[in-house]
Amino acid sequence: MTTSRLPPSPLTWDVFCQVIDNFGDIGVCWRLSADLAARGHAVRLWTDDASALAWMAPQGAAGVQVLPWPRQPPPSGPGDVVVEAFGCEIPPAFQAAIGAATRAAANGASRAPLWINLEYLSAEPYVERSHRLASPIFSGPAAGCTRWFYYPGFTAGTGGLLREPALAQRQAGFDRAAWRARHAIAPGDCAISLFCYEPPALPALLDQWHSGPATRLLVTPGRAAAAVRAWQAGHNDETPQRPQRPGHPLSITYLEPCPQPAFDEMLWACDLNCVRGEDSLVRALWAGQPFVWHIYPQEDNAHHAKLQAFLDWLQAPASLRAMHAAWNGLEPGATLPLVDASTLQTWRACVLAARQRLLAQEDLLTQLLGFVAEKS
Ligand SMILES: Cc1cn([C@H]2C[C@H](O)[C@@H](COP(=O)(O)OP(=O)(O)O[C@H]3O[C@@H](C)[C@H](O)[C@@H](O)[C@H]3O)O2)c(=O)[nH]c1=O
Repeated sequence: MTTSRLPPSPLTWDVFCQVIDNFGDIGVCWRLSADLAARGHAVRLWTDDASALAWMAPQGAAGVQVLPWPRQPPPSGPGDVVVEAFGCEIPPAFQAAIGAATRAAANGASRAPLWINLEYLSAEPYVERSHRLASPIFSGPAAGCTRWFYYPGFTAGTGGLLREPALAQRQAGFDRAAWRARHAIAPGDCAISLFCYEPPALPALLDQWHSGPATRLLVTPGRAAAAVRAWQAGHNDETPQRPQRPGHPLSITYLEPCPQPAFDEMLWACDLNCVRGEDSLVRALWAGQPFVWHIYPQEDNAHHAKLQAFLDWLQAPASLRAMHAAWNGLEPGATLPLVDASTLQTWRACVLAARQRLLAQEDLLTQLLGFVAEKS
């Protein structure tokens, strides 16, 4: 593990988050902001859509101010560090204020804001090449400033993954048996969490579980719930409620949206986690339980290479690769492997080994603080 020189604390951070769709943009920005605040920094989280925080983070966090997308910078000017998440374009007046603060700092009286572009997570090779690159700005309101590209990732040459320092302690203190009892998961049942878009292989997998050993499916609200309901409705020879009958191999529970800490606990408690997007993938890795990733689909199928790169990094066994190919519809008609106890055991060993490799690296925020110290 490398050690980084930390900048003086506390710093003021402006984190910008535009919500494109789904919950990953605000989910990642919230985790970053809350972790910064927990480490003593002051955070202004500027977002065009804070609605999901009502259920994702109803508790808020001391030190994080959630603010609407700004037309103007605050009277005090930009913070010490400005983070543009996922290439969102910060408002021109704010950019101009960064430009003015940077010029003022040139005479040595103050410190120029450090401008970070926090990118999407990928295991592809371009990440190591692009991480920490400077992007000088030649025109517009922030001409003369520099943006720095910061790439999360899975290897030592990247910015790492978000992992708050308290996570290990929270996990160590987690009572898995009590959680499962509270959720009426019978001993010996296989508990599966489902957070996905519309995986092409979902109906086939539900059919498999429908006639397999006792399985408890915990379905998150929104697209996952709609996809499972569509499958239930398609079982015309049975009443839609039949899978929920006591004693039936497959029992389905539809969940309410829950705060991030409770979402994490669900991943720790289940025997298989179906996750999606970016943030829940990272949390599934920290959970150390078998998981299947529904990658965010891109129009030009750019997600295919992204998924393969991730599976390569994961050192996924053949059955887990086959599962991902079918789940994500990479190959039409791909056969779904049998997801039984022995398959899950193989997947668990793979995930635990990957988790161990990741734990040997510094987390994203520790690395980012080191970067800020280096550039300040
Ligand atoms: C279902 C549920 C989710 N969550 C949180 C966990 C995560 O922080 C967040 C979900 O984010 P993700 O896992 O990233 O999946 P997502 O599909 O919602 O988000 C995606 O959005 C796209 C726009 C991005 O391009 C993708 O990369 C990805 O981030 O919601 C809860 O806190 N409680 C819940 O009940």
